[in-house]
Amino acid sequence: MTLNNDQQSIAQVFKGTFIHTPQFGQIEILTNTVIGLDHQGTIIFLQRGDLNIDHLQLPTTVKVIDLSADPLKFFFPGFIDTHIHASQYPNNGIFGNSTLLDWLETYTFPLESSLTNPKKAELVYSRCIKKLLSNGTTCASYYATIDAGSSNLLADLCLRLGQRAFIGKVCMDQNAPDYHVETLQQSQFATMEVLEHIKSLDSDLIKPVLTPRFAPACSGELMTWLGEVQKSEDVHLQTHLSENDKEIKWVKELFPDSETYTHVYHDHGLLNRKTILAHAIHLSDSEIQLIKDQQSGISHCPISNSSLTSGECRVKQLHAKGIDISLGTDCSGGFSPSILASARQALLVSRHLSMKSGDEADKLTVNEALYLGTVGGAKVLKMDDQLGLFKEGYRFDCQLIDLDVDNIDVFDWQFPSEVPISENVTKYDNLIAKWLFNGDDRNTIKVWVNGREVHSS
Ligand SMILES: O=c1[nH]c(=O)c2nc[nH]c2[nH]1
Ligand SMILES: [Zn+2]
Repeated sequence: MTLNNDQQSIAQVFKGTFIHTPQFGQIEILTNTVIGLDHQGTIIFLQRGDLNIDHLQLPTTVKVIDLSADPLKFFFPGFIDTHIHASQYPNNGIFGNSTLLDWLETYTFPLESSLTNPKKAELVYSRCIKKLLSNGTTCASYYATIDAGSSNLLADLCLRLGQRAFIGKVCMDQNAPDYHVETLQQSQFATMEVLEHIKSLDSDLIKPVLTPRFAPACSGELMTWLGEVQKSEDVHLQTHLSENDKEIKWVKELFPDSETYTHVYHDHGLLNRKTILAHAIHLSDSEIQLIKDQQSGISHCPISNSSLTSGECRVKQLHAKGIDISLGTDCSGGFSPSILASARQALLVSRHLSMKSGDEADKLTVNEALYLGTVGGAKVLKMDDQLGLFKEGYRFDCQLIDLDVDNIDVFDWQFPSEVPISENVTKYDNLIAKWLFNGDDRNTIKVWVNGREVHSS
């Protein structure tokens, strides 16, 4: 192989096994593969087969990582967390027996409001971002707080630490405690301040996401205004939807003119292809159809949904309807910052759903759960032409997984080979399953975003 003109701008080369999920349910294992990146971290070539890198005659300035001799290491796309509250990170694991509405009052609002203190916000956000990176999350859609200063700080820290991020200043102008609420004008002013700040960063890593917290905490005027801003600025928008029975009843009382909870958002101009809806558990058929028609995406947050006893999202049914669906950790409704742990919990929640419904089709497979955490996230963020796969033209957002770590025992007969064990179960499939069910951040030994190394252990 000789290098063409494009390939001469090559900055880094990676060789080894690359694993990704091009389709829902399908995993592709690219052994003995070489990937080259340009200086911006874009994949400019991907070559399969037993390629001797020496034949490429690369300039000595090119950084080469060759792991092809190591059977228990593989590259996997960085995880995408489509729903996380950075401001709630210190409360991971602290939720007692609460459910959504009392959890917000007891645990969540006091912590979020305390982050107007910039020192505390910097401590919390930097720990949160580093923890996500060390768990292989290269892109996250964050909720910060209602405070513009704290939201801008989160954007600055993501940029500094190298994480791809959507930054949401939380908007809430009603039904919130006096110490943690905005007027409509304050919410509008602070939202514009954050949009301007993120524009001024001029980085393709950091994007804004408008963030009406959820319908009960937002006036109709605020939601309508946010819908107009979303259209004029062409930015993403995120919110919570249909998480808990009491919440749904409350929304009916507050917005009697709307047909359903989902219609409340639609009636205020908030549903479109750049909208990310967290939870979406208790949806009627007409709500599912509306989300599909508007091409909005869903963030499934299985750890949060189990912890706060909210319910079981019907992931397979939503996917079968053609709705884009992804995974969110929802810290701290969810106690874990790991998308790997969320994928595992998604699998278990789907089994509980199947036990109730008697329908085997409700069960998620390992490959499907990993798709949700990578390509699914890219689709929900409408970045699936850049993220989630190893492909020419895609960003190199990647994690290096090592299964030769104490937390997972791999026996010698389980070492990879491409010989099929049965028709469709290979040794790699079993290793991936072992990783999903037993793995954690100890197995994530390096992480890159846009080709920049952002974590190493
Ligand atoms: O999981 C959740 N976390 C929150 O912070 C929140 N606010 C409203 N609804 C919510 N759900
Ligand atoms: Zn949430």
